[in-house]
Amino acid sequence: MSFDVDIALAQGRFQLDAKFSVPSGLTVLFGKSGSGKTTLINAVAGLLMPDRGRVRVGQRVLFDSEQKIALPAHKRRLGYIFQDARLFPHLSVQKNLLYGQRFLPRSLGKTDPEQIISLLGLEALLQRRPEQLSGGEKQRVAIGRALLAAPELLLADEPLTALDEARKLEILPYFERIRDELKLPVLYVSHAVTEVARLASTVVVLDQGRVTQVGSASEVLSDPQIVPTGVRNVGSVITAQLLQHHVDGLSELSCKGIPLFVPRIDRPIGTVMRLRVAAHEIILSLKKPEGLSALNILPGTIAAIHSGGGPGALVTLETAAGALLARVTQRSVATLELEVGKPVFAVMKSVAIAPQDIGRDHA
Ligand SMILES: Nc1ncnc2c1ncn2[C@@H]1O[C@H](COP(=O)(O)OP(=O)(O)OP(=O)(O)O)[C@@H](O)[C@H]1O
Repeated sequence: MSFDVDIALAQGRFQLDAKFSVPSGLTVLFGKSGSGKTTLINAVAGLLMPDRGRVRVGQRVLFDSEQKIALPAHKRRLGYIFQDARLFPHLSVQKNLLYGQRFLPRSLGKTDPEQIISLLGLEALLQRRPEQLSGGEKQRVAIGRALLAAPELLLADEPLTALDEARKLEILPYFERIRDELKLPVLYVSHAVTEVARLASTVVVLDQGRVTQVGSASEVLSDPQIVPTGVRNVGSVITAQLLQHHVDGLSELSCKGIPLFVPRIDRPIGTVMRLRVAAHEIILSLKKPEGLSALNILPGTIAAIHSGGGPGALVTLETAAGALLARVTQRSVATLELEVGKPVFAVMKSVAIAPQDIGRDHA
């Protein structure tokens, strides 16, 4: 089910003029603060009226200024997850979950509560009140409530922002499950590279109210011109299959035949994982290093070198595992005589990939 947006909307001095068309899956709206992400998602939700344009989910037109169609928010069949869970404090988890189903017309098929409760691991929480839940648990209930309203599109506006790092890590796998197990398009607002790397089927980059790029997580996160949070967050996104768990606490992955060792990943053997490798975590070597503590050494060929205004350079390597990015100094580029076509080895410590940057790839 494709999702098409083409809207213009003025808000004070801010002008949103955004157009994109994305396939089904989880689309991350990515951009820095003030780029217009919330304005756009609110226009899709029907909370703000665009000056002109069109919003379509599959064959359903939610808004079309020419045809004079503007469905009210409650008729758009959307689930909305906010930064804060916004649960009803006087209702149990179970009643909060079932709240949205009350308003569904009989003609619409209802989502099975058991399926959503199991998907989000809420079984043990059903009789509790919101005040008896952690922040992460509250947000899981909010996600469940949105899903149980039988939406045709799920909207999530920075749903992890209010949580600490540990709670974010707890919620991310549930969004992976929604992406992979429910055939439901999701529009997810974020300015965090980890969420883009872990979750995005497609990334739509917004800058000053305009769409500047539509692409995969790996395309967007590897381009320093695009990553809104700056060069420190530039990296590559690679996929690899879980091959083995070792007794010393490491998990072994295979990147198209190349072994990669990372701290233990609690997922079954055979799972296809996505990993974000930050460019500044990669060291380049002209010879295959020996006597080094780093466990991951990948041979590759230099495909591009980009130098910015500062002392750094970004080197793109073609490896059997896919494109890898290394951030080195221009001094190293000169000393090692790095140039396009030159074979090199990329060196990476096992612990260089943060646990939050390792997730399941599309099932
Ligand atoms: N009601 C309003 N009236 C005038 N200007 C507004 C209004 N609401 C938002 N804006 C402006 O519109 C621009 C986009 O805001 P928006 O909240 O959509 O950005 P955002 O990308 O979601 O940012 P953040 O990540 O900080 O939430 C900002 O410059 C903001 O100041």
